[in-house]
Amino acid sequence: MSGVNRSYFSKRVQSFGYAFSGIGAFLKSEPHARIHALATILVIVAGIYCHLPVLQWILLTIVTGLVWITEMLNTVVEKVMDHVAPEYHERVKWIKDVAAGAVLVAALVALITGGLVFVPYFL
Ligand SMILES: Nc1ncnc2c1ncn2[C@@H]1O[C@H](COP(=O)(O)OP(=O)(O)OP(=O)(O)O)[C@@H](O)[C@H]1O
Repeated sequence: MSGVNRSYFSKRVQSFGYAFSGIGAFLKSEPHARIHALATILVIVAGIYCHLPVLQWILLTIVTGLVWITEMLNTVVEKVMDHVAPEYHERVKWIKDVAAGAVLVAALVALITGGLVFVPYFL
């Protein structure tokens, strides 16, 4: 393997390291993240208990991922805005409210999907 390729792969590995440490930082600093982690564990336990078919696991994986991604990006938006514009501003309010709205949409989608998947098993 050439030196160029080696440095390319070592940079990719390093980027994965930064990404994993970002997930760790999110879990460590944000109480919301720990609630999501708990909810995710509960969904996995319930899925195993109900012997869900693969398609339902896929649906739950997608909606759970959607909630994690929107929550992480919403947190990033909040941190960026607090850093660049810590004072009260109507435009900051709009940005933060819309970012929070994205999390709400994802949470509702997850709730509806989770209900449609699990309710028949528990009826
Ligand atoms: N600088 C600001 N200017 C205008 N409105 C703000 C500002 N900071 C916060 N807000 C308002 O307060 C709401 C909550 O913002 P905040 O950054 O505290 O998020 P949060 O959801 O409480 O986050 P966390 O609980 O993670 O701290 C925003 O959605 C927005 O309506």
